[in-house]
Amino acid sequence: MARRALGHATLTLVQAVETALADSDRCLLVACSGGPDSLALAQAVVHVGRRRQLPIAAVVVDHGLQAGSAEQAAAASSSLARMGFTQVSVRPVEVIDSGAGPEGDARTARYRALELEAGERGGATVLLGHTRDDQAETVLLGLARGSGIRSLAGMAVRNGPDGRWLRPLLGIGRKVTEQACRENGLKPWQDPHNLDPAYARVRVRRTVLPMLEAELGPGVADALARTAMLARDDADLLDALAAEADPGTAALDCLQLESLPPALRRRMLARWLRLEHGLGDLSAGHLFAVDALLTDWHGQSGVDLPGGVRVRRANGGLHLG
Ligand SMILES: Nc1ncnc2c1ncn2[C@@H]1O[C@H](COP(=O)(O)OP(=O)(O)OP(=O)(O)O)[C@@H](O)[C@H]1O
Repeated sequence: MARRALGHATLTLVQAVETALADSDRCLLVACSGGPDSLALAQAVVHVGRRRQLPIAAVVVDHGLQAGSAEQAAAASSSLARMGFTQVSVRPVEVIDSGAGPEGDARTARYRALELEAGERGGATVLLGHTRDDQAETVLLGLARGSGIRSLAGMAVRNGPDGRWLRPLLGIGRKVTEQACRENGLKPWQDPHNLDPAYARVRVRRTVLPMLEAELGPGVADALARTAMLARDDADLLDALAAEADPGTAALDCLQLESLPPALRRRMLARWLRLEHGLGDLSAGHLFAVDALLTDWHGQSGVDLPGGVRVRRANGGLHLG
């Protein structure tokens, strides 16, 4: 199809994909749920693949969590085939309960399946359909968690092995993906989970963000997405400084840590706990308790952390046991 024949919204998506891809010449693998965002993304990828003469493929993950999920995955697969994808895989996955909640467990299973699919396609670039609205929701949820600027940083446009996970639509609103679906006669699937107020993200999407837009004026989602970008840069810099200051020893020197600014000190503590004991998901409360062994030391015996790990202060150092 000639480029000038594209609708305005479709063209916007095509340009976003082109920009995010830069000069990549890998196979383009679209992760498609059948929802409006990833369906519109898939349509844009068809055009980009044609223009760049790159192989394209799509993968639909069937989480098997709802009745009819296999039929829904098959319907998404048919839509993709009609769009021009000759390579479409449906990957059923087993969602294992890790205690992290059904959304998180489904995400873990999905990303593992996408990684496998990308590997089988020679290290394809994986394109995900997260939009600016998803990013704004992520920032608000991170803000409510109160765990610092990393949780405000939202999702990165590019991450994963060799930067092969791509979210080209992070700067684009959901209205545009919906419009692109209409322009191309696509019939997206509406995930019933996206309407279920049991999920915090759904409440943010359907109640909190519209209220903020109504009370503070339009552009809140845009501002939140910009906040994510700025927070990401700041968090990356602070993490790099903490990595540079890391002595790489099994114990940490209390005097040295006490002299550091709190932002750096707490990052060094988090890094040490992660690298020494694999404690990657510490709550802010746990981190503050360990920090208090430095800033509010009055002989407390130590701090107990998940996994039976204990941090003690002894002989001028912090030790893990
Ligand atoms: N079952 C799935 N199979 C393949 N990819 C998926 C699946 N679910 C989500 N994804 C990918 O992750 C992205 C984000 O999914 P999520 O469900 O969080 O957002 P969404 O805004 O509802 O997206 P969509 O409108 O595409 O469903 C999707 O756009 C898609 O790229």
